[in-house]
Amino acid sequence: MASSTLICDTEPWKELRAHVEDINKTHLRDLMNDTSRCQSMMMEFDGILLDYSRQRATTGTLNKLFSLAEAARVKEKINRMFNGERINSTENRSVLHVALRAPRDAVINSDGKNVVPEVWQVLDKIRDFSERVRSGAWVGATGKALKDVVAIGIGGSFLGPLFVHTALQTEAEAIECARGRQLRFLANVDPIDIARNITGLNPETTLVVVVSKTFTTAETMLNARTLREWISSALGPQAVAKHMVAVSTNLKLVEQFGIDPNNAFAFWDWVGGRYSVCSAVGVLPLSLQYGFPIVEKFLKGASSVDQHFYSAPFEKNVPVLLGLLSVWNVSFLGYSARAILPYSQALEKFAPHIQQVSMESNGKGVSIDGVPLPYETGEIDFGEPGTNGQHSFYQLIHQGRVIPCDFIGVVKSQQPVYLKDEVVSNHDELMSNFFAQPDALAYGKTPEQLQKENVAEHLVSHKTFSGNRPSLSILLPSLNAYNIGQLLAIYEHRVAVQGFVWGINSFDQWGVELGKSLASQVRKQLHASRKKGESVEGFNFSTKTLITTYLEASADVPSDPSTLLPKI
Ligand SMILES: O=P(O)(O)OC[C@H]1O[C@H](O)[C@H](O)[C@@H](O)[C@@H]1O
Repeated sequence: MASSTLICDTEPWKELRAHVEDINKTHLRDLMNDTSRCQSMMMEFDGILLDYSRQRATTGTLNKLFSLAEAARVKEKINRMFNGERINSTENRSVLHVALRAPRDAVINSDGKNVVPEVWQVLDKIRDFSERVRSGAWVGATGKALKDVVAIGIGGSFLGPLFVHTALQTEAEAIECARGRQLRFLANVDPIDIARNITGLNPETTLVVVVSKTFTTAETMLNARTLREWISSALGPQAVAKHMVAVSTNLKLVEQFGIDPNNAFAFWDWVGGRYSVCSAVGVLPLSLQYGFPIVEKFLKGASSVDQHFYSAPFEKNVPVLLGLLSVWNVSFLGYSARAILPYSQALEKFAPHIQQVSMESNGKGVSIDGVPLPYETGEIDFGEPGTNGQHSFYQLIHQGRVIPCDFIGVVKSQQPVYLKDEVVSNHDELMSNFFAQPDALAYGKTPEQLQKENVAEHLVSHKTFSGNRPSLSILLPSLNAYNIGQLLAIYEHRVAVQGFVWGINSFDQWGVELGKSLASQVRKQLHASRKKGESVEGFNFSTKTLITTYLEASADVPSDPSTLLPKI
């Protein structure tokens, strides 16, 4: 396929389009009766069981999807990624988050240079620094050990680390390692987020980690200046050196901010923000909280999936299968959303993280060559842990729109609870729902079944479930640092596969720029109006009215205020 040919013009795409008609004649109720089909749609990798038999697909569909992958040159694109080629062409960058978790002796080149030693240099520095902080060898300005950490960052410099932290928080080994320590995340520029995050913290015992790939993100930098003020107003400006460290690719700006370059932890432009949790972005705050050895296990779990993704044949390749099935659901069956439903409260921040990984990567309107696409890419990802979601939005999933669901379950709970007189353990109760929901979606309930149950005639249509609603199930053996790494890498690579098929650049994010530049115009206006009383100009009627109303109603804000920090 010539690079400017769109995938929708290839034979495999057209064949899949035509194949939709065959699939529309099937119902999951019947497809699920075919045991050999179901058997072929289950696989195991490194302790993880993947069951995609409840997808609206046959083995024939899968074969057509493999042909589509071939037409899209997915294998070649995976190789180019692992070989450090500049596949993020609009930013002229390699995409090498896999190097962040590669074993020490691996060789992964970017521009002819093996990047793995550099990666391990930073990891070793993190191991050393986090051990010094955790042991109390590194102390704050007043000689006290730093037991609490506030990580400031947003987007990719926040969501991944928050997901991993939340997942580890209730894990037995991690709990032991984190005793007496706190890790908090300050992301939003909303001063309420500052108030929430400094409440109960003492600057004397707090370490602030400023996390920003660019070190220019407006929200992060204002929050960083605010916490710098919080520290220096309590302990004096010289305390900043002991209480603030940074993670960035822009070490020059880190130094200009006033953070000692020795306390800066680098990463590289070949790590995309939303793919950066395995760099110092995640590894530093998580190592401060849990110790490096636990975080190393997380990296190993991700690395295991990386090797599998790179080398397993597509028929037995978890991220590839998941990616192709998502393309099938979005581009052929027309399902524009995807629900991520972990049956584990520890994974409550997984869906928010994957929202960025997926939607920022694949929500594009043009091909990698800049050609407007006649088909839509990306999907609307959302999710909540089960069973909470069941009591919230599942109604729509069961009887309203069709939304392919990812059910993620865990065999061994991090926190088992048994009550002597209960029918099952608390985790079995949770998992009963995990096993039941996919069948409820697939099979539904027919009017005939309802009539047999003597349901009143006027309620039959209300109580009917059409079924035939696709889902897939991922069963993890447990939820330790290693498994969390595996899960992360599966989803990262799945998103890449989708982008490779759609022929887009999944690694840039130009769509976030316009809002930023318009906000800067508004910021200038707010400054000019508050400080010099200038009237609101240069906006459309609606925006002008909104800003003017806001300014008039908050005219009591002093035009030259002295520093005010949250009092909570
Ligand atoms: O890490 P930073 O440079 O501060 O960037 C934080 C975030 O900024 C933007 O919103 C980008 O779209 C995100 O991809 C990025 O993760």
